[in-house]
Amino acid sequence: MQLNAPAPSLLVVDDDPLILQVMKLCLPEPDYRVYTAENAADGQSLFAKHAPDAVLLDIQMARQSGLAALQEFRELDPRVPVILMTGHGTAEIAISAMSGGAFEYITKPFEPDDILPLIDSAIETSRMARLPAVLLSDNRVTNNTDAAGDRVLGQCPAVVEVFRSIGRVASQDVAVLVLGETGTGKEVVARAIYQHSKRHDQVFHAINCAAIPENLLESELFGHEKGSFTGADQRRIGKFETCNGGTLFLDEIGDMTPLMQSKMLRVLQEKEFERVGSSRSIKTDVRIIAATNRDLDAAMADGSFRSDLFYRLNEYTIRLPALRDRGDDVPMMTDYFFRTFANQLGKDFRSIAPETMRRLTSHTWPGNVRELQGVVKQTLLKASGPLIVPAFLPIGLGESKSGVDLDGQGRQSWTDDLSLELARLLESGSHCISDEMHNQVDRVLLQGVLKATGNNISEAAARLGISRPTLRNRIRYLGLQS
Ligand SMILES: Nc1ncnc2c1ncn2[C@@H]1O[C@H](COP(=O)(O)OP(=O)(O)OP(=O)(O)O)[C@@H](O)[C@H]1O
Repeated sequence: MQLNAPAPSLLVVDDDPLILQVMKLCLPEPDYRVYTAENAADGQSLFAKHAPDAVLLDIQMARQSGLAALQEFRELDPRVPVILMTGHGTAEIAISAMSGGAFEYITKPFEPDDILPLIDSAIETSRMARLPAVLLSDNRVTNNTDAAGDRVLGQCPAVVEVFRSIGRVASQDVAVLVLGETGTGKEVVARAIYQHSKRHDQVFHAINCAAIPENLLESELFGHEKGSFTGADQRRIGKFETCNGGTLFLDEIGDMTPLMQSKMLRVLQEKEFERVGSSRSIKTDVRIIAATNRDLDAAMADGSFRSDLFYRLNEYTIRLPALRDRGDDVPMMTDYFFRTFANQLGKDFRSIAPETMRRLTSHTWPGNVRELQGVVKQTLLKASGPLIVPAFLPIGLGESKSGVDLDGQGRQSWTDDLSLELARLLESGSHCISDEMHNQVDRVLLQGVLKATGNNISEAAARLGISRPTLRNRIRYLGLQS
């Protein structure tokens, strides 16, 4: 969620006025801004003037070749994704142009439903590369809510250490692994690393490895040759080729299948790969930033994640603390989000009542910063005055448990607590509910048994019925003191 971003913008360059008109209709204001040009020279002036998020470019125009125009756009700013439009006869040219840095190509005629997801993905990619992720660890954060870019806030020692790590590692051309629960800011950290790196003026692409089935992910990353499998009716250039010289952010790397893990290992080791259906090796120079909310120690212990790949990805690790472990950052961020969203929503906001803040700080935030942002928005929408009182909060948030169902003997059923937690996770939009719930249960379980056994790892492992290495891994992963 980008807090202060203007409407996404697209530059369309085509000598067919009908296409320009259709794109304006498909991407209406105020949700989008569409600039149109009937030739490459006008396109370049608009590009320089408006710095659009993405470009849609016809490669066969009467007065100038779209390929020459592609080259000129890439020289002006290689971070801006360019989607090529091509006729059937020229598809091969467009495909070749992808290894020269085009983002995607589409064959005319196309339906709006075919092109709109492509445009949104290009805009998203462009914003990740260009919208600054500004690291702020001092009080300026609460005063300045309207500067462009994402403010990445944090004053607690663990987050300040994350900021230092970003500073240390950004300019070194090493692979970075970013670990943390869902919503802790892994993507913003990846963007900050890229933006402070030597490759900041080169391509940045992001892929969510969990969102794409294995065979599509393989094509997406490595490309394929025409006819290499049913449905492969054109050659495809993968991200390891289009991102050459740039940075690739692989989100949810912990969800990669064994086949994809072995292919990733090879490209990281050898810096070369083959397109699916080809035996020709292609050299590539891509910096990898990977992220996951999975417990990779446990995944390696149970054999579902390759340890050799882990060590390749993990030339440097950044662990993001859960929001509930960030102490006074919670009230500071809450205040910042209230000010920012109130501005955006045109709501009158003056202050947060002490009981409201108490509830917010006692909540465990399984969805972390993303959940906090959601709660603040919901609260503002419900608020009927400038003072934020507890009644405006989502039902049940941070309330003391004494009001909830008791089991008739003065005790609340622990499964009720689990159900409440589950409801919150569902509401937070989390996509790793199982991990989140297990982590929370493990925290209670491990801390309790360690306390009862005087922190004796062998005895605690025996009582829990798990091996010592597994217990040590879990303690480390959950950040518990043993
Ligand atoms: N320290 C921070 N200060 C301000 N905003 C933050 C901070 N960390 C994260 N955010 C915001 O929280 C939201 C979630 O962050 P992000 O998408 O980076 O999390 P994530 O860990 O990648 O989540 P997931 O695991 O679900 O992909 C974004 O809107 C981001 O801008």
